[in-house]
Amino acid sequence: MRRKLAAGNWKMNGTRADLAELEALCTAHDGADVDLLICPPFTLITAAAQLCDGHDMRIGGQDCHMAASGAHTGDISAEMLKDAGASAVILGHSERRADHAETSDIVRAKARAAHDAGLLAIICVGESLSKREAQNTLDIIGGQLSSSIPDSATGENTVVAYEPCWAIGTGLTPTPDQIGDVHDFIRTRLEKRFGAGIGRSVRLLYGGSVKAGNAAEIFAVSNVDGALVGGASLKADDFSPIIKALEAEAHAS
Ligand SMILES: O=C(CO)COP(=O)(O)O
Repeated sequence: MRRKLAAGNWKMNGTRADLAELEALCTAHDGADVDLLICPPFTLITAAAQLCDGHDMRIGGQDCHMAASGAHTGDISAEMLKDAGASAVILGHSERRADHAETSDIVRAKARAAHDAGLLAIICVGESLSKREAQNTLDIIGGQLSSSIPDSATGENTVVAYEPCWAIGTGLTPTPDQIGDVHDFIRTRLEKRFGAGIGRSVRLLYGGSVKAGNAAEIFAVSNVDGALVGGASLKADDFSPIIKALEAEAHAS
């Protein structure tokens, strides 16, 4: 049975004052029924990890370098994330693929570095609107899965997040059937490549305009093991109902 995961991606948002939101989440949720993760910007990781000490709330980064150390100005390694108190890292987010020209090969190398450092790698895949309209969604996702996930993946060290680019921050979401089709496809691909044991144990998150109003419907879809939430993870009052919807789904299933 895969444990469900509610993950928040704060993106380039948040200063120390916003840690009050994290504190409120820690108070409201004990993590008994679902895993909880917030990925704040690098600058807040140490303080966030200290704040969450003693709570079932994990802290993650939003990117890491593929090398353990070296002359890479402005970059952060997986080891550094771990040292700062992170236990997970988001990799290959479509904003990084677009803004920093990250290819799936680069994402795979970063995921390997994350595994080597003992971090949970949350590997993102997703199609653009034009690819969906051209009915190329599964081709795109299939290619991204093969190239972005390293051979070192297991259910313990890897999560795959399906985030259609056109649903991110737009208020648009795929239908439950569309989400189910992609999640079932990802599950099948993972089982083929890694075998049933690992293939069935990797958790699959949906991401893209998840909010309180649509969370329950999305969480009921087959092979959706939780969500990677952007905008609605910034405020405890917005994220808490999403976590509650996931807790309810965990009880029901
Ligand atoms: O990109 C996302 C999470 O990584 C989704 O962002 P939104 O929830 O703001 O659409």
